[in-house]
Amino acid sequence: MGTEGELYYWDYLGLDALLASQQPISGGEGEPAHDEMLFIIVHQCFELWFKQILVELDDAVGTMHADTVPEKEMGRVVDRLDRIIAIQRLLTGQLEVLETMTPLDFLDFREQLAPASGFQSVQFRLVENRLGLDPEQRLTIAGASYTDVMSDEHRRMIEETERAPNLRDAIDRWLARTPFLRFGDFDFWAAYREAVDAMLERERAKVSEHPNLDDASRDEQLQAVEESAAQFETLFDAEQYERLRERGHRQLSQDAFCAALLISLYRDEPLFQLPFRLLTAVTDIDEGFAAWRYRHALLAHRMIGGKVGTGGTAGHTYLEAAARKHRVFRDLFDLPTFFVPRSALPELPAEVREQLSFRYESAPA
Ligand code: HEM
Ligand SMILES: N[C@@H](CC(=O)c1ccccc1NC=O)C(=O)O
Repeated sequence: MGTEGELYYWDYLGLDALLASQQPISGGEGEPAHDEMLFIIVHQCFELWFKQILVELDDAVGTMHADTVPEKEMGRVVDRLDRIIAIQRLLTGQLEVLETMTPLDFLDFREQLAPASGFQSVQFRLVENRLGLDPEQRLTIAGASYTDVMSDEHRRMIEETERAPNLRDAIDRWLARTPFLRFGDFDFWAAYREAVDAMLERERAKVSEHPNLDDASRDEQLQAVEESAAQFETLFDAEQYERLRERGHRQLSQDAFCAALLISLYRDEPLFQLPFRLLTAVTDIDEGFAAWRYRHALLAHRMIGGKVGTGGTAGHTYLEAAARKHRVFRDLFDLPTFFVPRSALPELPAEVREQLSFRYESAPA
């Protein structure tokens, strides 16, 4: 304690507890393995940042999950998400510090860690669930649930967040409410479809006329164009879209997906600018976690080679599969499949453009 009654740095930050919380287990009565302190501290930093990510996510979900989201609050939601993105960069960069430990030095204490593993990180699971990772999309290890390795209390906590509001659902509902999905008299989707058909026709012609393609490559590329065309059909056809969704190829509802497409295509319109930033932020977050997962899989590979993990998974091959599969906003990455160049976009009807502009712009001087 510094001067009586005044706030003291050490106490304010709870450093008694924080700095007494690094307890190496290696070495028995003797010296612990030198690198175990680094191993503990790096993990603790991760957990602290996971805590901060949860604070930001809870706030963002709280706002976005409401039945109406006042435009005024959207900027703050984007700020929260941008903060998460900054933290994610830090987390991925932080793995470098741990990589100054060599695999042989890790083995000085690794065997004593089992069966503990990052697989048991409760906060990491809370982040995944708060973001909206679909429980049905999760990889299972020998048929077991990812919560089987947790204490009863932690399992309950995690399973609760599977049912609680999450960012993906909240954004789905918010997108599906976009007022401009239907344009009154103007059949936007028919006009858009014409632009798409024209674009596909250009792509077919480009492949057919390409001077440097052999027959096999040409067939392959034409096939790819036809696959794009088939994907467009799913966009316009509710039943086909639903089937894609059931097979796990889409997560957003059809209305939400179309709204995201509209916002992305017409993002220059003033009223779409903030929604577009929100979509960009959640895309960044999904990419940030995927990048962390791949980076962590590489770290695990170089540290333990082909060994199985202390948490009971296959090790780096499990982590790579999780990086591929455990995605929350994959739909947003698929959106550009459906983009046409600005020059080919249907013009919005004047009254819609008017509604999408800021009031002071259209007010007389
Ligand atoms: C020497 C460094 C590390 C190695 C060798 C390593 C290895 C592994 C392995 C093999 C797994 C799969 C589960 C298992 O069977 O154990 C795993 C999971 C995990 N690790 Fe690490 N890890 C390391 C560092 C870290 C750090 C610094 C964090 C930060 C918190 C972390 C967080 C996680 C998480 C969250 C999982 C679960 C991933 C998922 O299920 O998608 N790991 N780790
Ligand atoms: N799962 C790692 C061990 C490990 O890295 C770890 C062990 C205990 C607590 C956290 C860990 N970090 C990430 O999994 C391994 O199999 O080597």
